[in-house]
Amino acid sequence: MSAYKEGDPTTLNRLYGRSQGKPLRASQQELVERLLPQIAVPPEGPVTSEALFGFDRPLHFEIGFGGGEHMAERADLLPDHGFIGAEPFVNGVAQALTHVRDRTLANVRIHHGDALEVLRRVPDGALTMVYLLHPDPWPKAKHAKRRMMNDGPVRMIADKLKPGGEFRFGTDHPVYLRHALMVMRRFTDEFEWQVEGRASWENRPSGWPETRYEHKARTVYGHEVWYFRFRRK
Ligand SMILES: C[S@@+](CC[C@H](N)C(=O)[O-])C[C@H]1O[C@@H](n2cnc3c(N)ncnc32)[C@H](O)[C@@H]1O
Repeated sequence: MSAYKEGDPTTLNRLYGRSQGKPLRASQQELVERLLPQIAVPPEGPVTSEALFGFDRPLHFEIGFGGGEHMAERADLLPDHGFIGAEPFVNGVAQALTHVRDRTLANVRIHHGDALEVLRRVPDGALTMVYLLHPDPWPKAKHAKRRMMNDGPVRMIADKLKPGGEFRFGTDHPVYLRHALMVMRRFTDEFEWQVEGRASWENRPSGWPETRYEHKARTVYGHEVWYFRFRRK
């Protein structure tokens, strides 16, 4: 199903945010020109494990991987699983490519662009895990519809996850936190929050590598970070 519904303010229908920062260094530019085409998600067709990796394996999808350190760490931990990451910010893509090269990861595919473009091409029930870590907060109420955590994208995530699959969400932003929990309360038929008291959202679960954004939130800004795991029913 499509994440976007005409006239529905709770869905995303275009990409927001920046796609380029500082000019890439020559070595990064080379990775974007040479390595990215080799591991890019094909521009068309169903996004399946067979199409991407040649055989059936559990599929993970990271929305907005930033510098790609979480995706790379997870892919390294689970070499028999396939990882798809989407990120429109080319500097982040270049950093992720550096991790893929340095760790010789054969199980990562990258989409340089909007995650929802690729997610909608994944067959329903095909994903084992979806990660949404520190999405852009868009804290002003008038920008709430730009948040990734909204009914349209969450509906799509629910459709793409297999029963027993997991949706991981992390944020350090109190406005986004409240908004996200409100959205997730509309999806109690689809998701079961994996929670056993405060420790569940206050402590980073094992197997959840720290992202660069998260590290900065804690160490530079002194923010609390909240972690959520939702199991697909
Ligand atoms: C605050 S950063 C967090 C990055 C990373 N997840 C981390 O925790 O370090 C949010 C990221 O989401 C990306 N983003 C925004 N809209 C997106 C979209 N539609 N699809 C994929 N990524 C998106 C941004 O480019 C940015 O890199």
